[in-house]
Amino acid sequence: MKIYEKAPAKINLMLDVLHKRPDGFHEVEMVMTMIDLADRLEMSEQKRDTIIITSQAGYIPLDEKNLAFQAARLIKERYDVRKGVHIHLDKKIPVAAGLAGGSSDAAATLRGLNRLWGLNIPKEELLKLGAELGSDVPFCVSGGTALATGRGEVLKPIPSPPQCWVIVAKPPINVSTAEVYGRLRSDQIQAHPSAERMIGALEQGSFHQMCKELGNVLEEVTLKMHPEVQQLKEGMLKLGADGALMSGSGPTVFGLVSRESKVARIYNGLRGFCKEVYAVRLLTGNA
Ligand SMILES: C[C@](O)(CO)[C@H](O)COP(=O)(O)OP(=O)(O)OC[C@H]1O[C@@H](n2ccc(N)nc2=O)[C@H](O)[C@@H]1O
Ligand SMILES: Nc1ncnc2c1ncn2[C@@H]1O[C@H](COP(=O)(O)OP(=O)(O)OP(=O)(O)O)[C@@H](O)[C@H]1O
Repeated sequence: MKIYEKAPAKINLMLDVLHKRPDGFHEVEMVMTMIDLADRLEMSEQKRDTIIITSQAGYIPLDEKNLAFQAARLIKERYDVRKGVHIHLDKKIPVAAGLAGGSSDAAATLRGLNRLWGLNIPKEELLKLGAELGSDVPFCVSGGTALATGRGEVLKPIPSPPQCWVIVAKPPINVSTAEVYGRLRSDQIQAHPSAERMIGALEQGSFHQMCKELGNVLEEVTLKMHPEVQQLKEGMLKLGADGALMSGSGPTVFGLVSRESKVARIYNGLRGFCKEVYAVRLLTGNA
């Protein structure tokens, strides 16, 4: 048998850090949503009891470092599944971008193997398994739009953003999430974005207010290390995006655009200095 799962990218509409915890993780408040830029996973049963990962993308690990491999191993161990699986990853989400590509592949693997092997694992349990794999994985399991607290694994569903275009641009630099959190001085954050006000904007369905409430405290760390991310954000706004923000720990910057007529101009303008640019829709907005 063969099954397919879609693994969409996430963006953080706001990301605040409250403090560093004794376990080394940071207590966060994030508003997260999904965009229509997705990897596609094909999972097929194997005769031999092994996990095989393949991908058309030449630049991701295919061994136990791959988050889809880790998800498959976890579910096999926890539910004593003595069956093999071949997972093919058709990668479309830029890697190490701040878009949770690997986390979403892991979440799609949990959902997919639950179906392929007929395990009937309840969603709450899949969320817990996800949290063992990474802080972004539970949100990728649940999807939709959510307020994420704790280290990112405590989720509360909130209203979807009003539908709009999302221009996603990834500069050709690598950023380590651990390094960005490591460099953040959480007691010296100048301006905290407000989860409450962002949720208020979503409840009102106000695109304008949502753009005003965009904020990410990790920006000041990544922008200091990589000024080209700042330039990209400024370029996005100059070209006419209604709002722009770095996603997660970066380096990807996304711009929100309400008018379709502006999309081509912004896309083409950014392509001038950035190879990886995508114009997509929100996955969960009201059509
Ligand atoms: C930046 C975000 O992508 C925003 O959604 C997430 O907060 C990070 O999620 P992630 O990549 O799934 O993170 P993990 O794989 O769990 O952790 C990677 C590293 O980031 C740091 N980390 C992550 C999450 C968090 N709340 N506090 C942290 O300090 C830790 O040093 C950790 O070792
Ligand atoms: N399935 C996968 N797809 C992409 N990268 C993977 C995968 N599994 C493991 N990795 C490794 O994880 C690293 C981070 O990749 P990923 O695309 O998940 O980062 P990210 O978008 O910054 O994630 P996040 O936003 O959760 O921090 C890469 O350097 C890659 O080597």
